[in-house]
Amino acid sequence: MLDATVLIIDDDDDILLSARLFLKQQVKQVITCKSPKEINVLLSKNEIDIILLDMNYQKGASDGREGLYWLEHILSIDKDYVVILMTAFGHVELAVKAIKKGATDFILKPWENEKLFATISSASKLRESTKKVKKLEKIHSSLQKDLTRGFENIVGQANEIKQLQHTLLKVAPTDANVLILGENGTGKQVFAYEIHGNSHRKNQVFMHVDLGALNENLFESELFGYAKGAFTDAKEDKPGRFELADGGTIFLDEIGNLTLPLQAKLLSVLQNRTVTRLGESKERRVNVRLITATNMPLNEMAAKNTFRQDLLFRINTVELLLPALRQRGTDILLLANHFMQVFSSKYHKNIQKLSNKVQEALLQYKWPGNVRELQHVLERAVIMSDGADITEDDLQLSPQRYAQNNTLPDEMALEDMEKMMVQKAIDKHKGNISKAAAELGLTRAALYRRIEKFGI
Ligand SMILES: Nc1ncnc2c1ncn2[C@@H]1O[C@H](COP(=O)(O)OP(=O)(O)OP(=O)(O)O)[C@@H](O)[C@H]1O
Repeated sequence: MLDATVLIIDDDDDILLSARLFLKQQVKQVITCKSPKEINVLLSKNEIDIILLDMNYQKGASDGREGLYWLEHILSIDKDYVVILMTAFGHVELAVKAIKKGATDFILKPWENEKLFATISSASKLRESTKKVKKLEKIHSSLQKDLTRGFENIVGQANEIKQLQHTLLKVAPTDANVLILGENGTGKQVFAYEIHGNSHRKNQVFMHVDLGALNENLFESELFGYAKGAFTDAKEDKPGRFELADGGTIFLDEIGNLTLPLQAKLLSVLQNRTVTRLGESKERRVNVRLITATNMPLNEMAAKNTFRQDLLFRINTVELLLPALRQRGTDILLLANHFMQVFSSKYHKNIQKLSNKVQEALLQYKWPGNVRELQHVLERAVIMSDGADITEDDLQLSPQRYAQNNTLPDEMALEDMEKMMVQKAIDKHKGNISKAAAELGLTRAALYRRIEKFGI
């Protein structure tokens, strides 16, 4: 039995009766009615899946005009209704016209029950998949909203930021490849999203891929996908991130971290605009807008041959260099006020302002972690604050923190310096203990001992 509700509209009682008797055994529910004028009420009261609609109602009419009128009416209520027209033999031209107007199928009267069932059954499958697609579209759009909710608008009035925003608005609609350079936490992802949001792809996917997190093994399967059986764990076919981003924007973050062999693989995809899933030979076309970002000096790396010059040419049609926060003057205060408001409302506090001393401290600090660090500092300060102001104590900017930009105060203790060096090396290598240890000239075990000792 089909899980569908069928509405039959025909002015002939005999037809209604025989259709009802037959379909009652085949589908979940059958509703019949003699006049199409009842359509509005019936559609609003019942969840109808399939409508069987006669073409003629007035006595003697045979041109099917009424049927076409009601067909259009039903589809104007919801274009996804599945309408099957019933027409007499010899009126096939009329049926073709109806299909052009959006009917799903037609059936000739008098029908054979088998033929009617086959028509209803394929209509029901169509209806189910339309419903599924609608549901998925809803999920997709709400996920999309959730994803975008996390993104901030670009806050900033400094000349460099205004200039960057100006360039961004020019570049965004063009589909040009954009490379965003800047220290950690300067807002590269925010800018990438803003480009997407101002492009004609804004209602499509924005796919963020952290290349730094993909090792050699994962790179191809994540980015290009794989076919079932391509490797032991490949239990089913899986599209890669490029395919999933088709029609939208792909944002490849930390591109400077790619090894030379992986750079070659990426370059070939960008050149051909096709991907081949692991374990397959079929080339699949992908239409994506490419944005890349890194905190590494790609131009210098290209000069030293650690980054492919040809790949750099591909990705840097337009280059945006985001200034460090310490170079943005009073934007520091603008951003601090912005985060103060965001977190005051998040933590249900009524914090009005940053005291003068706090403003001074914020302007003096060097912000090695840039906007991300400022955001964290303000979040913690809002949580710690007891009154209507944020005080210097709430900020918890320790002397070592002031010193992080290589300006060491004379009175700094040896132990503090050691802690700072360890922290810097770990930050620089994004928590990669082996690399941090190598830079400090320590063994991994010795570095772990220090991490424990300093509570890092
Ligand atoms: N101009 C800005 N206005 C408002 N918020 C910002 C701005 N720039 C950055 N942020 C916020 O700061 C945080 C860090 O930004 P983002 O993740 O874009 O930096 P990033 O340069 O991509 O960092 P990383 O190099 O570590 O990946 C985010 O929470 C972001 O919302």
